[in-house]
Amino acid sequence: MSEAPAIAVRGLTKRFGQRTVVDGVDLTVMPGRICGFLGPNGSGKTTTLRMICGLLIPDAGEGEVLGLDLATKRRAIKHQIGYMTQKFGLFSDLSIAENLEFIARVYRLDQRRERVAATLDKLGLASRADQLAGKLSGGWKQRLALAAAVMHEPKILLLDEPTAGVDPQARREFWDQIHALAAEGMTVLVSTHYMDEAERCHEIAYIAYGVMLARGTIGEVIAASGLHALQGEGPGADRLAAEIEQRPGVAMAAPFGTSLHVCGLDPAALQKAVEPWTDRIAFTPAEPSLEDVFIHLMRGATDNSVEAR
Ligand SMILES: Nc1ncnc2c1ncn2[C@@H]1O[C@H](COP(=O)(O)OP(=O)(O)OP(=O)(O)O)[C@@H](O)[C@H]1O
Repeated sequence: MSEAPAIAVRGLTKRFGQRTVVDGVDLTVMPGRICGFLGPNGSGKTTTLRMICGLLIPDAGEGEVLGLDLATKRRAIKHQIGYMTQKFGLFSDLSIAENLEFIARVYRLDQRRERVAATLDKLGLASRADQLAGKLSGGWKQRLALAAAVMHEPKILLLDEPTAGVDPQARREFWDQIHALAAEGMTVLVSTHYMDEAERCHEIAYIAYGVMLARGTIGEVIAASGLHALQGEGPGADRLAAEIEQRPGVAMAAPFGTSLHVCGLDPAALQKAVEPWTDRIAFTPAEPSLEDVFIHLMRGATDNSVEAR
């Protein structure tokens, strides 16, 4: 028998007033996979995460989380999920260890002392156990928040922009920990705006203004976009973006350092669009980036942030 998905939701919909902020979202994540959840600000990522973990009741849609019915088993689902919110929600005037002890009590965990010690060790926090949470740098705060989210050994971890404002080294360490947790079987759904983080996910889902526009591995999402790209090198190539973007057949153009990156759906039209500059700029085929695809999808989506009438 094939393995059941950890998360399988269909047609998930949430309305606030007249606005549909999540509109018929389907999402399946298999156990032990890391799924990146991307999309412009206000597109419904947090709202979707909150529906999946049972904190928010969908207006429509259905699904199973860890095989439990989302409509009737919200309490049981909540207990098996770790949720790290965007805001640091721990006590600044308690130490790292005290914060974890508090969480252990809230979850009524057994063998609290052992669990706190094991969590401190596992997430590399032991050397700072007595430090006040409020005095930690952004990276250490995130590490503590992650420890608090996984101490009850959830099967699914939902992370809402976990590394916003954290430096690259701390982000890398954070992602190494996420991969270690996934390797042990934890399923991770993580919202992010960072392309390098998207690239560290096994698969990605892209939502714009409530509508799921792309899903799959990075290769699948790029291939499904139908985009083609050219890289232009030569004097002043990086200054041509605005002009080239106006040409027919060009979906977008952007400077990448001293070179120019141009994308479009039709390779022949793209080649024709850059022809006026080929005497001084050498254009060669390039791989469209994930960022190209997301910007292209976002431009084609309808912004629903204005209240419907
Ligand atoms: N409780 C609420 N009442 C009314 N509107 C809400 C509520 N919660 C969220 N919204 C609106 O729903 C939309 C989607 O918000 P959500 O936080 O899910 O987006 P997001 O994709 O997580 O955004 P970001 O990337 O900025 O975190 C936004 O326009 C937001 O203002």
